[in-house]
Amino acid sequence: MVKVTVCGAAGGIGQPLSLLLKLNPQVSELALFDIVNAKGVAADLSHINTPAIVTGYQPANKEDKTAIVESLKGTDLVIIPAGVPRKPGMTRADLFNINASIIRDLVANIARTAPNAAILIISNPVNSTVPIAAEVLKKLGVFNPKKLFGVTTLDSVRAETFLAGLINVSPTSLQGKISVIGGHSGDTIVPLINATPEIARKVATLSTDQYNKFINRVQYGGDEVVKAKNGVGSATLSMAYAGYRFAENVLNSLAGKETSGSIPDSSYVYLPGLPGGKELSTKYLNGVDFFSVPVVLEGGQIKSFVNPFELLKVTNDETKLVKVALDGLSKSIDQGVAFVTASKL
Ligand SMILES: NC(=O)c1ccc[n+]([C@@H]2O[C@H](COP(=O)([O-])OP(=O)(O)OC[C@H]3O[C@@H](n4cnc5c(N)ncnc54)[C@H](O)[C@@H]3O)[C@@H](O)[C@H]2O)c1
Ligand SMILES: O=C(O)C[C@H](O)C(=O)O
Repeated sequence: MVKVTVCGAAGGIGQPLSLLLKLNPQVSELALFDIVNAKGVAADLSHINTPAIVTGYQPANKEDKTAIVESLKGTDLVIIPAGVPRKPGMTRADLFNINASIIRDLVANIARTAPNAAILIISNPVNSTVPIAAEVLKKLGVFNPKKLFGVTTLDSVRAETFLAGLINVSPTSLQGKISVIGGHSGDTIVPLINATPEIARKVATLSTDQYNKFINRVQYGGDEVVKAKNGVGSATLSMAYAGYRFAENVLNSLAGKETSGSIPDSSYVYLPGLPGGKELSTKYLNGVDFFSVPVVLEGGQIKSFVNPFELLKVTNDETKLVKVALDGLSKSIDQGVAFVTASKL
């Protein structure tokens, strides 16, 4: 019996993500929360002949807290794609002003109603929204770093797809063989593609120009979609797939299945709260505390992480990318933390 709550369920990501969750036989209850149209999406999905009971919750007005509380009661997993997406010309950081308070308030409700739930944050800027969530949970005394996940899976999905085209392998075959670490925005995104000898051999045949273009395309893949959608939004379908892929990892771990793949999917997490995480941050990351690393899950939470610098054969080029990423990350993390420090919960 697993209850999953999606906050922002009626949005561009929320709807297809909820559809994928409805198809998962492990989900017994799917609660859809949004400030608009949650009941409509729930009614629609509820006709699908899979076991999950789908319910929709939307507030009657701005003061109404019943809907969010009811959607969260007894939930095991909360996935948050609530908030505004980018338009052409914007960076993810430009979304901070609106999305920071949405995440703060949703996470405060989770802390009060479902403090033991695993939380997956999709809303941008992920580099700041996850620190915001962590600070809210800390302030309310229920922070479990093993259960707070920034969803960066779309970066891995893109890296697998784009690299496959260059080295002529099936994109699916690259899952678990390459990795993406760092953050989720431009040059904070760091693809690692030399961990397995078989792929490293093929990567060695790429020219410097091909390698640089590949890195740039993974780092700025989001912009490609924002530009193509031309004002209508950002990645929704590929994100729903990616978000589901990570949610499925959590659901599988809740069902007692071991994390699969030689390199597990990464997530943007609070390292000092994980065994060995403070050492990773101090030794390799200049003290940056939030970073996306491959995570091994057990029972719906992080059991351990893969230390990229000791286990994934990080090259000199990749080390340079990490250095650049740390700069951007520390600013975004500080901004998120300061926002919650100044907030009344
Ligand atoms: N992590 C990633 O890789 C990734 C990828 C793509 C998009 N995103 C981000 O995900 C977010 C959502 O994108 P989208 O395309 O689905 O946007 P969207 O506008 O289509 O949907 C957002 C939904 O959130 C709802 N919402 C707004 N405020 C809310 C609140 N307080 N509580 C509950 N619901 C609320 C809206 O009503 C809407 O239905 C954006 O911030 C976007 O930048 C992240
Ligand atoms: O680019 C965006 O704003 C959305 C998302 O973060 C993405 O990577 O596609």
